[in-house]
Amino acid sequence: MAEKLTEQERSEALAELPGWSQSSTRDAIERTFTFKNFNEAFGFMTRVALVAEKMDHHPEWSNVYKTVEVTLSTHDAGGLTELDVKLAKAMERIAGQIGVKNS
Ligand SMILES: C[C@H](O)[C@H](O)[C@H]1CNC2=NC(N)=NC(=O)C2=N1
Repeated sequence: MAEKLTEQERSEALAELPGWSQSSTRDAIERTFTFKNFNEAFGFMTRVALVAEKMDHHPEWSNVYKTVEVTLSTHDAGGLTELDVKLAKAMERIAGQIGVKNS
């Protein structure tokens, strides 16, 4: 099972993930993605869903129109692990291909 990241590993990971921040309430990271329209937001979620299922690691997220709010945490470990960092990087790659707006 994936181990929780140390304080040092967490800050190194966040340094590589612009736009992501530490949750103020839990051991988790968060980001809001803003797209051009609903179609792109939902396309992002669809592509991420395929990656998440393959990883067997799933995001907590919600969608309103063109925004997708994401929280990543490893439930089995009770906090942030390398799986969350890996999924966050996959989300960045996919959002970049779709054309996420900077937020
Ligand atoms: C049985 C299955 O492997 C686990 O329940 C997986 C599924 N997806 C998961 N997703 C997340 N975010 N955290 C987990 O601990 C987790 N565990």
